[in-house]
Amino acid sequence: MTEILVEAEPAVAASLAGDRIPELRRFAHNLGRFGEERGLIGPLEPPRLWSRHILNSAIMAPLLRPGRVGDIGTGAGLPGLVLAIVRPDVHFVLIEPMERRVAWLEEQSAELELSNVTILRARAEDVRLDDPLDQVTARAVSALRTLLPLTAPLLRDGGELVLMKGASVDAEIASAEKQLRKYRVSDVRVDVLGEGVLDDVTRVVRGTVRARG
Ligand SMILES: C[S@@+](CC[C@H](N)C(=O)[O-])C[C@H]1O[C@@H](n2cnc3c(N)ncnc32)[C@H](O)[C@@H]1O
Repeated sequence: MTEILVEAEPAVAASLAGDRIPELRRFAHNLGRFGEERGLIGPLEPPRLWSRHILNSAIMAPLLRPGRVGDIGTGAGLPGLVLAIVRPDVHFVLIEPMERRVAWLEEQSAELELSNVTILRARAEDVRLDDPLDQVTARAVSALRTLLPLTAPLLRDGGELVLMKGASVDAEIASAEKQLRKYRVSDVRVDVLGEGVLDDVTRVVRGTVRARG
């Protein structure tokens, strides 16, 4: 089995996860050990799981406010389960349609004794919440213009999108102009996190969603 470099970047990990590092390491270990055979991650991922996936997800933690945060298409747990580990003060609703990924998320949240996680097996567009969310995250689910119909309707009036994106984020925002208007997303901006600290920066599109009048 490939070694998982959970000791890499210890100062960064400490600043992001504080006293939750043991739980974060345990999750990284489990994902590295079982992720490939369970079809959760590709064969190249275990050696770079910690620096490229876990810390790149954890770095979003300071953007979250105490309240209810949804993560769409959580898959193996990125970023939703990682954020649930490092932000026990926030309640997370993880929305994922694939049965084996949901089973993994349920097992991991039980093993890590996370009491701040609700897991919904569903496609985001089919979810109807009695209590809308304060913020919604997503990573590697789809381009912004198709991601907006999956995420914005789950937010309360004044709720915030916090969407992880790649280097083509500006082009994605430009081609989502119509959907940004349709879903009344204002104050759209990109935060670049982890510069000079992580191997790869994390780009996050943020925007506030107003209810339709
Ligand atoms: C490429 S994976 C990314 C998983 C994880 N977010 C990550 O960064 O590793 C995309 C995930 O989105 C989920 N997904 C696809 N369409 C979805 C939808 N309509 N609603 C919710 N999740 C969806 C898939 O099942 C899959 O787990």
